[in-house]
Amino acid sequence: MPSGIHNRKRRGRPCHIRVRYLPGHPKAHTKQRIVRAANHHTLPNFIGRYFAPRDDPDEYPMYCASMLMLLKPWRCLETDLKQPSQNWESAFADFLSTAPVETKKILSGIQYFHECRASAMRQTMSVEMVHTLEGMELLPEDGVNDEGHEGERQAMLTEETLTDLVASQQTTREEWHGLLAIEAAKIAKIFDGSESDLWNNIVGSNTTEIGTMQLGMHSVRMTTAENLRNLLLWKEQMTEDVQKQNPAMDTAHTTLDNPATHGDVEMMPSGEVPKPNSATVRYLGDTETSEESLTAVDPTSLRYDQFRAYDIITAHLDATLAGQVPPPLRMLIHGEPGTGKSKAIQTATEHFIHRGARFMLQKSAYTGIAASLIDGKTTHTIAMISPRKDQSVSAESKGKLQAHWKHIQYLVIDEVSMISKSFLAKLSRNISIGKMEDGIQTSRTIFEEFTTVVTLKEQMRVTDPVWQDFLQHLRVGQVQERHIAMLWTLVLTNPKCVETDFSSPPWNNASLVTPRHRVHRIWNDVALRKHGQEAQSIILECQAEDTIKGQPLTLRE
Ligand SMILES: Nc1ncnc2c1ncn2[C@@H]1O[C@H](COP(=O)(O)OP(=O)(O)OP(=O)(O)O)[C@@H](O)[C@H]1O
Repeated sequence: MPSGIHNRKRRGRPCHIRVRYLPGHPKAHTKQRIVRAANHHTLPNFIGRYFAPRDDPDEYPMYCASMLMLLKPWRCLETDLKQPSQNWESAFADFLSTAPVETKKILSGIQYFHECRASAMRQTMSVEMVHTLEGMELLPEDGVNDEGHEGERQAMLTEETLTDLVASQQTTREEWHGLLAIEAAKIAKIFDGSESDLWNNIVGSNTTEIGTMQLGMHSVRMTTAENLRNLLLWKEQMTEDVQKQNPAMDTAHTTLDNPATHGDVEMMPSGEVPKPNSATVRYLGDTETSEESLTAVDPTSLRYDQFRAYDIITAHLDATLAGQVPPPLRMLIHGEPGTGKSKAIQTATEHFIHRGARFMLQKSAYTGIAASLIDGKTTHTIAMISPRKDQSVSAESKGKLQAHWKHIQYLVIDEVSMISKSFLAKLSRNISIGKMEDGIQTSRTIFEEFTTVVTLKEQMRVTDPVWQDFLQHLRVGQVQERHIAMLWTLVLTNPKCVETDFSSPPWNNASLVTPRHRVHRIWNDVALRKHGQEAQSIILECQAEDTIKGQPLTLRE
């Protein structure tokens, strides 16, 4: 309650009302608060991101918590904003039911930003669409001369307009990033510039060349019988691999529950048996790329902390398999890069295999590369999360999720730091649907359940002490000036860059890590030609053909 109001008469503007702090406050005897005059306006300046939108169901709990914190008077964050029994949504609904009009106006003002932004985005998108469509050639329907039929003109989609449309979606800026990366690579002598002429130089050693035709910088030659045979084999193997990768999600291939198929022996039609002397199919991934999965080690070779993590997981599995019902294992394995987290996962997987329980384990990571390192699948695939804004799960997807998750009891997510809180909530929601569990948890609840934490400390990959020092500081957000200076010496375009011979090991096998799709595509293209040049191999380029439910896409799709 206000106290200590000053009523002394003074010249000039009347003094603002002053209020003492409550007794017990550390400043109670030395300071006072000034009550602002009725017409005083304070413009709050919020640091950080703007408030969450109120119409996004995934963000709504965050919106309610933020609005309560902003508008409801509180002294103690933990107790004053909501009752322990309430969630943020119901606490906010209670608050709103008695909130004055002024408060509701503030709430509308905050939401106004999101409405303006959504409207601006809609407008930009439709302007871009109009431009793209305007850029398309207008063709008369059925090729009939359209004189006098202006009203019947319509934009016809052709392969060319589609290619133009795709090209128009590439921003020049992204293209520049890619080209500059190649230029930087040429300065560093990673590429010598001859890669673009590669196809002009190759002379097939074991092919019967029928004809060669120059087309720009690439030479095109007629295919040989062997090329064709290889191509068909690759196609076959890729189809097989795709099916092998996705059997569980494809209910047509899920036979676990069909007793009729148990123990069936299927005879292969003799024509389908691969000929022993046919051309071999070898993926680069077998030996030459970083996407090869990590191998397990003998558990006795695990480092002390790795073994602790391994022991916790395997003991839990053993208890489950013994028919006990141990509490769910919510576990985090922390550790700076290179401390062997993935290796521990792979070694624990071996135990699942050894116990005949591999089908109970799902391994996953946010990106395909990270997932392939542990023989897992992407988090989007295992939870059937599409990039669409519409987050509803169709009945068909529910069925597939339930078929997929039916026997899985353990989920391992590698590189979990890539997963945002909102994505984790979506993951949790869809997996709950798959496991047919009620009560969808929100992100915070999920985080709070992870009470078993093992931190790996021994560095297994990085031996360079300077880099190790940098990684340790980076991980806890304490990068120093000396680290920045060190990083600058690694920038290829910096004249003071430490000279590196990229033509000899280990640097001739170094991978480029880039967050930009365009850089990675252009780089891969040039690197592939360099590889072909060195290996004296022909590069066959096959365009992927997308399908929807097994059917080829129509032009409009
Ligand atoms: N116990 C071990 N014995 C032998 N090699 C190991 C062992 N543990 C890890 N390694 C090796 O150390 C390297 C780093 O291991 P790993 O990829 O598992 O680390 P990580 O902590 O998952 O790294 P990141 O966070 O970058 O993914 C790998 O080459 C792995 O084979």
